[in-house]
Amino acid sequence: MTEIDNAAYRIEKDSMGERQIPAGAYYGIQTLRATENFPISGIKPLSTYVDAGVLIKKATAIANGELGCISKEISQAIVQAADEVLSGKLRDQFVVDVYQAGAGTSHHMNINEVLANRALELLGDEKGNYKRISPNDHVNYGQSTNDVIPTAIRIGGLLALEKTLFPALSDAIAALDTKAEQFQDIVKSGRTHLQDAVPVRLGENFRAWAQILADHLVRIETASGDLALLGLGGSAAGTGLNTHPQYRFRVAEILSELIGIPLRTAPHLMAAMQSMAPFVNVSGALRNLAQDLVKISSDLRLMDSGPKTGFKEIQLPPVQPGSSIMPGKYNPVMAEMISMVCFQVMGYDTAIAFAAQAGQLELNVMMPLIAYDLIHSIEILGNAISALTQQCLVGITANSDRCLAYAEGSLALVTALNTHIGYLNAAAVAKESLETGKSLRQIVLERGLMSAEELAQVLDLEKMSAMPVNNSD
Ligand SMILES: N[C@@H](CC(=O)O)C(=O)O
Repeated sequence: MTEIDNAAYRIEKDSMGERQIPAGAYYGIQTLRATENFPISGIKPLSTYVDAGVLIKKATAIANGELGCISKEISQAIVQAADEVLSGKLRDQFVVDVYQAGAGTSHHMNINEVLANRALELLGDEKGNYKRISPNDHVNYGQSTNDVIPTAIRIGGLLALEKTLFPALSDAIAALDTKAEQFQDIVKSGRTHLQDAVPVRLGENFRAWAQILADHLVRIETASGDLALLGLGGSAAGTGLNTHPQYRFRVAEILSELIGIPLRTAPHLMAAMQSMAPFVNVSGALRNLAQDLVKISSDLRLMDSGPKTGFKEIQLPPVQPGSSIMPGKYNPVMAEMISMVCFQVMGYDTAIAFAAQAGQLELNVMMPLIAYDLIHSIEILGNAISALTQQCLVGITANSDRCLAYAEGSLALVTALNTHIGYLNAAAVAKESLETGKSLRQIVLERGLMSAEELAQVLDLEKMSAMPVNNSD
């Protein structure tokens, strides 16, 4: 933590005048003005987004140093300052609310100021004495909010995906696959329209969920490919004014090395800066995942419902007492939690869609909202899926007797008789069974529709619930 002595100030000056800055602060006058202008949510920039911006500044300092645009000494000092922030230092200096100046200029200047002041200190100069290293002239050399921020959203998105969502999804898929194996032989009633349907295997329910998540993983990975094309180097309007001709290529190479993900400069910088389509694409893929996760969490809650008055075909692990008043009650809290996270992700996706279409001419100024909503979506989804896997999926047990009893009692078993006695006869059998409580078997025999042997062969729950042989090929 940085110690700020509020009793001591330094004076900083910008194009609007002079202000007192707390002497210990690494941010400067533009950040101070932004904190005063935007007391909106109290939510500070996500740490992954700060990392992304600082990684960009490190890469641009290296590239500009190599290309002779800033001195080697200044380049190295900025890189060292960036490394300190990336290692976790000075994190309390990123203080501008997420709802802030359009395009993200305030957060961007916050980064420029913190790095400039720390780099000055490393060279033995005073914070705020920007003669040798200026936030605008050196840390921001050849850059603009307008190319840095869309790049920071790309890098932040990629980092968050790699760190949280991709591993979380892979673990959830593995956990569901394990349960699918474990429950493969358990026959249960299918339900469509929430009414009795033909029998299925509990294991196949879990296999289907694993496949659904695996398909979403591919969709999100594919969408994230769009994030690897950078508009960095376009500076203010996509023309690259004030940049070295080699800079945009070199900076993309350096950033790739820094994050370990291949990145390229976009074929048209202006297009890459103006269009928010890559973010909409990733957010849309997240929404798509969220929608299926809500369905899966709802299925888990239904199948676990009870214990006395519901299905109770499966038991989710009890992880905490459920009720403040009803003793002995355990609720499916992990599944409830993930649904709420998914609703938030869908809300963010809607907000991102509004923001994405609000660009005008050379810039989309709504980027701060897109940055927060997209990266937060990825992170909360990743964290929620991890928590669900650890606290719920891996510990699910099955109530095979209950499953079988429902399967045996399901009127929809008559479906298997269709090809033998015809749909109308089968419907009459089902109706009589429901009215009289007699078993389907008894009624078929009483009506002389099939022989006992034939019936035993057809009403074989194992066979009826088996998946087609080549299903998982
Ligand atoms: N967003 C600013 C540019 C910048 O901050 O670099 C503008 O276009 O006015």
